[in-house]
Amino acid sequence: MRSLCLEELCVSLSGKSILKEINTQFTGGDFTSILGPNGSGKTTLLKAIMGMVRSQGRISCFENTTPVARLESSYLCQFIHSNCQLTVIEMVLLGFVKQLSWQVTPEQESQAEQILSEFNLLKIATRRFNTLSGGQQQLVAMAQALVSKPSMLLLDEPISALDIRHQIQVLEIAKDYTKNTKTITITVLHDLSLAARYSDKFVLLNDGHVVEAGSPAKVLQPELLEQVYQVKVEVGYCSNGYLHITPTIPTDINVN
Ligand SMILES: Nc1ncnc2c1ncn2[C@@H]1O[C@H](COP(=O)(O)OP(=O)(O)OP(=O)(O)O)[C@@H](O)[C@H]1O
Repeated sequence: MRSLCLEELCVSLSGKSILKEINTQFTGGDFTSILGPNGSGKTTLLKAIMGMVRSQGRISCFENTTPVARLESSYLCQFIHSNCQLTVIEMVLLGFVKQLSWQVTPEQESQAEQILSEFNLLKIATRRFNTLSGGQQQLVAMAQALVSKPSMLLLDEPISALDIRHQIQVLEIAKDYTKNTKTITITVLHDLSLAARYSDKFVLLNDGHVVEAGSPAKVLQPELLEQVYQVKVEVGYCSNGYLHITPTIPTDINVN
């Protein structure tokens, strides 16, 4: 079993405290969603785990109970729009960047084709990335994140540009991958209902603090959500058993 442990994690940017004493743990095989309002520190948390921003406190990785320097990880950033001239298959091969030498091996090429096929993207494999729609670019970025079979997968709003069918496709693929490979998957999502359907665990942030962590049912309490998001919500179950969260119109939103 692999795990990632954050202890007293703090991040300051431009002299401002952004993450404040985060203590939490992520376990291999669990699909965890980081939730919280805009500006609460979700992206900063993923970047701190990736070592892309300087942090204080402790970030420790374990394989079984043995501490390891780091886990092989993939990071899908929030904004993937790019004017990149590479083709779709070349973009996916970039997911092997840490293992590439002067050439791409037949095995890497075949793995790239396989992941493109899983996302139904083989038919556009030779298209230039900068000619794709926003949603197609997001699917290609997702294929790039998975192609190297990482043991830690960090996804920052991976479905923000996708229609409902593709949202489900991406979350199904990510969840299956997490379960089958015992990967640590940490995803930032704004859609609380979809997050509840796919997540084993939630970490709810507000103003750089963890305000609650645990199962979706534990975190999705109307009073807690109202306190954090400043909007009343109804939490219920659909006829198919999925939790769903419906916000009401806040009285302080002036649409005139
Ligand atoms: N480089 C930076 N310098 C200064 N402040 C920053 C920097 N990057 C982010 N911040 C601030 O840190 C806070 C947290 O930002 P972050 O991007 O982590 O939020 P988020 O929860 O991911 O938000 P969103 O849901 O809007 O994507 C925000 O107030 C943001 O303005």
